Amino acid sequence: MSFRIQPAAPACPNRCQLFGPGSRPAIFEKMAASAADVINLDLEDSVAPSDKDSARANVIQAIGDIDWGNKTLSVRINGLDTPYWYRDVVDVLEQAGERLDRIMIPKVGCASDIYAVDALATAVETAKGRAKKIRFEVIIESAAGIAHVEEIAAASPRLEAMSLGAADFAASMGMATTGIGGTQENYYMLRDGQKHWSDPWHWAQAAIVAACRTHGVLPVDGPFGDFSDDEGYRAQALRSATLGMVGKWAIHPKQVSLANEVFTPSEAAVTEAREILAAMEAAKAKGEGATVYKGRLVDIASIKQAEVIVRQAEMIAGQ
Ligand SMILES: CC(=O)SCCNC(=O)CCNC(=O)[C@H](O)C(C)(C)COP(=O)(O)OP(=O)(O)OC[C@H]1O[C@@H](n2cnc3c(N)ncnc32)[C@H](O)[C@@H]1OP(=O)(O)O
Ligand SMILES: O=CC(=O)O
Ligand SMILES: [Mg+2]
Repeated sequence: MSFRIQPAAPACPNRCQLFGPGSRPAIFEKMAASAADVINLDLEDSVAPSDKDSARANVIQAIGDIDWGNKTLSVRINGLDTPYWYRDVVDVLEQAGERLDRIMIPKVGCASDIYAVDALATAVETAKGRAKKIRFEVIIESAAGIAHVEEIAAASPRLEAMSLGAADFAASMGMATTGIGGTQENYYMLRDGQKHWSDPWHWAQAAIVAACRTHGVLPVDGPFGDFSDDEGYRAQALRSATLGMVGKWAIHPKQVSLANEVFTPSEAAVTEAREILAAMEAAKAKGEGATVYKGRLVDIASIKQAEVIVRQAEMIAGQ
């Protein structure tokens, strides 16, 4: 282990982030009633340019009017390359109540992008005497974003979560696809005439997880566009969870239960993790650092692996 201890990510459930356009207030109550841990009210790409002002007003109103329960409530502002973002930050922080937890910054390309929003948010909070400091989440969805992912993860103590945005990421990278996430038909290896599909999102996800874990930020998988394909969503989410991500977006309410299922450790996984911890306690009592559990090696590293699962299960149970 480095001399520098790896910081813990925030201990808040983040299994599913349900999105909805700020221009569609009729669904806000349904979002609040969903089983998603995080609600993202969108001012960005699901809102037409002609609706930006009214969507912002809807969102400001809804933050105070709707009972969001114990969910994390987030507003996705417009990108820093647009004329909308500063008004998103200023109006939301000046006019919306303190129920809001996060601002999501899309299309971040470097740490200075976060610095700019941090400076503006800090000025508004101070001017308005807001007691609760707004937290940030970001989307890595450009070539620049992935190239600078580590400095972005380190950019602000406000930063709580980082998502991979597969749609804009694919566009920025020039990837030959219009699919949002999931298996890509042409990304395969051939062996003995058989196709074996590979995962084009894997490297970006792994880079995000490493940056996030280095700096105590929650790594999250972004959208899966084909909301008719439950098995495709589940497969993508399972790969993300295996890599260390803590949750995934839902762009339709039917994806919420799929995310919750995948990112909640199963009873069997928790039981096994607890048994490994017990086996290691027994080993330690005998002065051993390694032992055998169900015919396989477990050692001191296994304690840390098992603790990840137990901690996640306990955090979700205690929410
Ligand atoms: C690439 C990115 O940036 S992704 C993030 C930005 N994108 C978004 O935010 C899009 C979010 N999703 C949506 O806008 C919508 O779900 C759509 C457009 C995909 C589909 O909307 P619809 O055609 O209304 O879907 P559908 O008819 O299947 O809806 C079923 C029910 O769920 C409701 N619903 C639809 N979307 C949502 C949502 N995001 N949250 C909560 N409820 C919703 C509908 O109102 C409907 O309710 P009802 O049964 O009471 O009538
Ligand atoms: O914003 C999300 C994306 O996939 O793009
Ligand atoms: Mg995007």
